[in-house]
Amino acid sequence: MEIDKAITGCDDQRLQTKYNNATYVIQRALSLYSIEEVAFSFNGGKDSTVLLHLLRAGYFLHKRGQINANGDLKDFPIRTIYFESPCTFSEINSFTYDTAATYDLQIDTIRLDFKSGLEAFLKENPIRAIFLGVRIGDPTAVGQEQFSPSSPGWPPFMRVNPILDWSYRDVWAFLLTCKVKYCSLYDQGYTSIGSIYDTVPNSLLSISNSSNTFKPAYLLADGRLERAGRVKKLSVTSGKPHADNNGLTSLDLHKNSMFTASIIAVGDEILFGTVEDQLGPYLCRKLHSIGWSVLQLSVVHNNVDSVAEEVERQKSTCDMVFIYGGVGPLHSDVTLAGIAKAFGVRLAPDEEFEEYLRHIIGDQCIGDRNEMAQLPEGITELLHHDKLSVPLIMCQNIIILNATNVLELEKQWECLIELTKSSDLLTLLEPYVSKQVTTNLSDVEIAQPLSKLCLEFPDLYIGCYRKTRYGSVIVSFKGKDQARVESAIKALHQKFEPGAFTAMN
Ligand SMILES: Cc1cc2nc3c(=O)[nH]c(=O)nc-3n(C[C@H](O)[C@H](O)[C@H](O)COP(=O)(O)O)c2cc1C
Ligand SMILES: Nc1ncnc2c1ncn2[C@@H]1O[C@H](COP(=O)(O)OP(=O)(O)OP(=O)(O)O)[C@@H](O)[C@H]1O
Ligand SMILES: [Mg+2]
Repeated sequence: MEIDKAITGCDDQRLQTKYNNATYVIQRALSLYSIEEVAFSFNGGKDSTVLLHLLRAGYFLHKRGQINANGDLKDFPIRTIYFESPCTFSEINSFTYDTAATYDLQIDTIRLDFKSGLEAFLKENPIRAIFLGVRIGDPTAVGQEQFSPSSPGWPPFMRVNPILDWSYRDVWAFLLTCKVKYCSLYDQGYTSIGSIYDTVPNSLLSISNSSNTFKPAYLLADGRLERAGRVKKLSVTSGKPHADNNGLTSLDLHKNSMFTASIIAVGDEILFGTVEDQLGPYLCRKLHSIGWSVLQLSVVHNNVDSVAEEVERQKSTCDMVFIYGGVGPLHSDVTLAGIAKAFGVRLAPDEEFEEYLRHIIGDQCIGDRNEMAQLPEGITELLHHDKLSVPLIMCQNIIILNATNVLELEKQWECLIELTKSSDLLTLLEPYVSKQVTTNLSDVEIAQPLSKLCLEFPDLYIGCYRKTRYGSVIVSFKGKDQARVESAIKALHQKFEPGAFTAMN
């Protein structure tokens, strides 16, 4: 069988391991379900093309011994379903049908949406499991395993994902090693293909001196950017609005916007009082300096559930959550596990991160797997910066900082800000204007006029604090508009005898 020969004969050990695992999953599925009970969801995309050939190989291995002497597998008895839509690229459509003809696929074309189409198809056919070319990193892969029952509300069947753990690089290594045909759009710079309305060639592959010539998809160096050719829907859900086409910068667009962050420190020692948290206050100052509001700074125990509960609460109320402490290989380093739990995903080895760690810790890790390289699956992005020996980890809107002191944090913060300039990671807002005045009047004397002042200036933050119980009171004013801050201070002066308040800064 040519696929099996190509892979077993190549010298790419990683690809061989991926191939062995995927064909193993396929063979297990073929042992669990009869051939009439399985279907292959094929759409002519690169991932489903990989899966087609893996299914051919897996079926061959499953049936080995019963095959004719030369080992050629003419038959591909797995029922194939294709959801055809008027929004499909014509190249994808013709590749799908040409491939079906080449490999004798029994193809059923469904012209309904996925859910209704599957409901109708499963009524007519005794299907119990469907093979899909879903990979970790696909938006729909979150929470899925190699065998995942269909979701509630969907007809019941098992989703079988043999290439769930394959990277972009693995997909291309397989297609090129096996020398199989793939859709021509991938040679024109398309790296992931959706509908004609939401897919363009990946600009990272554009050839610099030509506006519409692109390099082939297999040359994309960073597979995490394979969906960069998908047209983005404007959304601000993760605190990352996109710059618009008129060249407006984030700052122009978000001068008056409000972005909120929360900070979570993970550390039993802080809660025991053994160490004092200095990173939280530092982050508050830094976030404030870029015009963000910090809604909460909390400290939790080094315990998976404590981290998970806090992350779950904060991730939906804030634009960005910063978390530090509990990152590393020790028993108490549970931050990543807590984040994974909050998102309902598992921790899985991340090869790219492992490579960075290997540079730093060399072969010191015990066993064949570096536990520190296990990251929340499907939701993780690595934030690279030349000045950082290990990239920062971002899981959706959670940024994990591994700094252990203010100096290290300072460096990581600077890198985040530099990254922001090229990628809209954190939106830089108009900074806050802050003024403080002090008085020797008593709390009782100033309480009522100050309450009134707050009502008159609802757009400002007006707060009071004192450094000693009986000394002077400090009143602080914060806002984004200098003139408003000045007016509020003037209004305060007018409510009291001249000289009752003195400016501090
Ligand atoms: C065979 C098949 C089975 C699917 N099963 C599920 C499912 O169980 N749960 C679910 O939420 N989506 C399911 N989907 C839908 C996909 O997860 C996802 O919504 C779809 O691929 C996204 O396509 P879009 O980007 O064109 O919207 C299924 C899709 C196919 C083709
Ligand atoms: N229209 C469709 N018909 C049948 N199966 C589909 C369809 N769309 C998606 N699928 C299934 O979902 C899987 C994941 O789709 P996805 O678009 O991520 O991958 P792909 O199309 O194979 O490759 P690419 O990422 O390059 O578009 C496919 O491999 C296929 O199994
Ligand atoms: Mg696709």
